[in-house]
Amino acid sequence: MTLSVALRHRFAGFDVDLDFEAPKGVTVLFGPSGAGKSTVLNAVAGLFHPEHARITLDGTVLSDTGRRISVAAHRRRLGVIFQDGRLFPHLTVRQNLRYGRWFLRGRSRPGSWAAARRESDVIEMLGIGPLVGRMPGTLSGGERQRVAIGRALLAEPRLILADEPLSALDDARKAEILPYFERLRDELRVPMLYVSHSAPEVARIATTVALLGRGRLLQIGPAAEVLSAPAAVAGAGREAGAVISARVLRHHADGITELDAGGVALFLPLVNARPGARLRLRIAASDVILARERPAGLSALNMLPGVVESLHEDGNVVVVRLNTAAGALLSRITHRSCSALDVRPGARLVAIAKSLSHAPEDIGTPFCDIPRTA
Ligand SMILES: Nc1ncnc2c1ncn2[C@@H]1O[C@H](COP(=O)(O)OP(=O)(O)OP(=O)(O)O)[C@@H](O)[C@H]1O
Repeated sequence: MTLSVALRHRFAGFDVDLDFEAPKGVTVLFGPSGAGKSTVLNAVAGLFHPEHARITLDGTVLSDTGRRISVAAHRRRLGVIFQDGRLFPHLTVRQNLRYGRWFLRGRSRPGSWAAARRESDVIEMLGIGPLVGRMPGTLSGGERQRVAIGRALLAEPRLILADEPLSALDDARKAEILPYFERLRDELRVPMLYVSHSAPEVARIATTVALLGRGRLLQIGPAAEVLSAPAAVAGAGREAGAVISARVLRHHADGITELDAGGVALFLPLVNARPGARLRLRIAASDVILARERPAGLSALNMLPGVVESLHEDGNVVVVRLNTAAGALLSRITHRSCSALDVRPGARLVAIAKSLSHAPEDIGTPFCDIPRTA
């Protein structure tokens, strides 16, 4: 799947002018409020018609203002998931699930064997069997969002568009729904364009990050590259953090898992993954402190020596970008610490990570019972 987007539009006081290509996997449109993320997503969905647009999916034209082509939204074969679920309130969950399929031609029309099979698979995957007879008004926010994912999937989309699908949910519901998006990415391999302004969410879900600011594309690339870039740091504010890749080495008897990240040993409370599995680690900038030398007698287990690459002012604090063997890390420190440590580009320092969060990186990584070594 390659989605190619080029659009230009002038609103009163704001204009969008950008083009990018989204490769397969999940491409997250990331950036602060008002950057233009929803505008791009709505243009791809066919719900917004920019003055100039050329949007193609695998070479098929969806919009081309130069040739006066604009495929109707319901004929684009896209599954759209909005922040608030947007289920039809007068239809049951099952009728909502089937709604997207009415636009499909051929064997997958409701009633066919293939459609029934597909429907039961999707219902099972999302755990919404007990909900099918209910009306949307009686569902919780998390349940509504799972039904919205199911409806999008059953439309057999060529691409799923998700516009901040978790932002209306509390943290517990977010944690419940995010793994379903990871399953779409890893097991079903449905390509997605996903809008978010939450850095931790992007760190978990994104294959590619397109960083937007004031209607422009600032940067596009793999999550690890873009999330620690200066423009992302500025956009993410307090949530800024880096993503690095690590491999599970072994599980120790005291409940600690040892990882290898570019030759650096990292230690986490027991991770439910087999030795050899690759993990994606997010290290929030506010959880990293800096030292001139590797300190002794410290409870933190994870220390990564590196060289300062750059410094970025962020209000009252400074975000330091450090190159380590494991990848780029960010640290959020005060101006006072910055001068006390004499932090400047080229300085050799040790980053101490107070906490790390992790998610599987490999497609289909088995999370299972794990042998521990003494
Ligand atoms: N129909 C419209 N008329 C006028 N201005 C608009 C319209 N739609 C969007 N805009 C403006 O375009 C800018 C980008 O809006 P958009 O919703 O795409 O941003 P966003 O990055 O998705 O923001 P958020 O994270 O807050 O949803 C905003 O300044 C918005 O006011």
